[in-house]
Parts: sequence; C-alpha cells; structure tokens
Amino acid sequence: MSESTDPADRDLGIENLSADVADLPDDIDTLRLEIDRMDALILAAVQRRSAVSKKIGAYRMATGGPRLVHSREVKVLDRFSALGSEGHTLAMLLLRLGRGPLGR
Ligand SMILES: O=C(O)C(=O)C[C@]1(C(=O)O)C=C[C@@H](O)C=C1
Repeated sequence: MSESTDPADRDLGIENLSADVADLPDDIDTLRLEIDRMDALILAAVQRRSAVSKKIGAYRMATGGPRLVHSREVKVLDRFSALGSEGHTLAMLLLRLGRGPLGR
C-alpha cells in the first residue's frame, strides 16, 4: 500500500493497514491496541459511508429519482461476499445505516 500523506489518515493509522498480522508480537496488550485501532478505523469508515450514502439518497430523491437502487445494492452485497456468509449481513447493515430513519 502506498504511504498516505493525509494527516487525517495518519490519525487513524491507515498507513499500516496492510502490515502482516503474523509480524505482530504475541502480546495481548499490543494486539488489543491493534484491535482498538482497527475499531476506530472501522467506525470512522462506517460513519463516513453512511453520511455519503445519505447524501446520494437525498440528492437522488430531490431530483425525482428512486430512494433505492437495486443494482448498486447488489454490487455492495457482492463486494462483501469476500467475507463469506457474514459478509451479506454486514453489507445489509451498511446499506440500512445509509438509508437512515426511513430505511426498511
Ligand atoms: O449508490 C447509490 O446510488 C446509493 O444510493 C448508495 C447506496 C449504498 O449505501 O451503497 C444506498 C442506497 C441505494 O439503494 C444503493 C446504494
């Protein structure tokens, strides 16, 4: 992965995302710190994804489009199938979060 120069990325530690987990020490405190770092990263990414999805939805509806786009949702579901059957659950959750309070 190429090094990011964006200070926001450095705050989240994105630059080490592809480092080999096998190289981490067998030390629970260190490994838990890595989990905490990943959780912060995932949370920020989910919040940003949800905000972007809501922005698309608001724009589309304001311009007379549909609230949902099935073909795009299928693409998201396909993407997360890389995680196996739980990937479907995660993708559905992400899609629901992006729909906001009106979501089904
Ligand atoms: O890609 C879009 O058109 C979106 O509105 C984003 C998004 C998503 O969260 O991925 C949300 C709702 C749509 O049904 C499809 C996809």
